[in-house]
Amino acid sequence: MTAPGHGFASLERRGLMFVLSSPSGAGKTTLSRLLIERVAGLKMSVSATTRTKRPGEEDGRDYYFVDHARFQAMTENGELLEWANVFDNCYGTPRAPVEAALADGQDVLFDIDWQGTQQLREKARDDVVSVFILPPSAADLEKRLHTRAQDSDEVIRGRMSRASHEMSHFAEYDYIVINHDIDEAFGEVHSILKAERLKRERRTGLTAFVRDLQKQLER
Ligand SMILES: Nc1nc2c(ncn2[C@@H]2O[C@H](COP(=O)(O)OP(=O)(O)O)[C@@H](O)[C@H]2O)c(=O)[nH]1
Ligand SMILES: Nc1ncnc2c1ncn2[C@@H]1O[C@H](COP(=O)(O)OP(=O)(O)O)[C@@H](O)[C@H]1O
Repeated sequence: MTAPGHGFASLERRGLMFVLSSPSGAGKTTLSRLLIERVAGLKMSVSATTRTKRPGEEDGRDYYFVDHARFQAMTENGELLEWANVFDNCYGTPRAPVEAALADGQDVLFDIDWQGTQQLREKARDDVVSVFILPPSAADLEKRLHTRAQDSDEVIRGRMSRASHEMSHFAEYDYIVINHDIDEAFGEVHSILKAERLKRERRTGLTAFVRDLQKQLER
């Protein structure tokens, strides 16, 4: 596979699965959007979910909104790479688009929870790079959930009480980013991606490239 748009143009590289997780409201959707807008060679994995659509969300862009029967059929037919129950709803990653993107030399970005991250890691440890996003404070987290203004007070209370449990999984992640200032947090997440893309083990074209350099030098 060749991942275009970064590193040395002709060098083959294995695509990676870049995972962002966080307690609800810490900023992973915002960071994911910025990454997709600004970084070449990165494709968003759009999840399927049984939760109801929020104002402003679009089917096929933010999620595939499906009913429970369709979701169950997807799990039974092996259509999902991983799936989990979060806030009493089902969420899962459709397998085919991820496999197609990786085969096409793209990296894939996932906004999934710790349960999904564990499942991806079990399937493809070497190809998963995981980042956990933390809010700067509990007060900021609550403020962000309210300013997003897309959930009822009751749902927000539920998300806050889940946040502590979600955060207990931070140590299972490769990197931790604290989202205080969004530009700074974006810079950090982007740096992680850039460095991971340069990892020797992923750059499958290196042996041939170095051999060619050596040949030129020995001439
Ligand atoms: N395991 C898994 N988790 C997902 C998937 N899609 C979304 N999630 C997680 O489900 C949780 C709830 O997502 P959502 O209802 O959009 O609320 P958000 O936390 O405000 O983004 C978040 O932690 C997401 O990362 C998926 O395909 N698989
Ligand atoms: N660094 C930040 N400073 C202030 N507000 C932020 C920051 N990052 C995200 N937000 C806002 O917080 C709310 C929740 O962010 P979002 O990306 O939807 O979180 P998540 O996907 O983790 O639930 C949104 O209204 C977003 O605009």
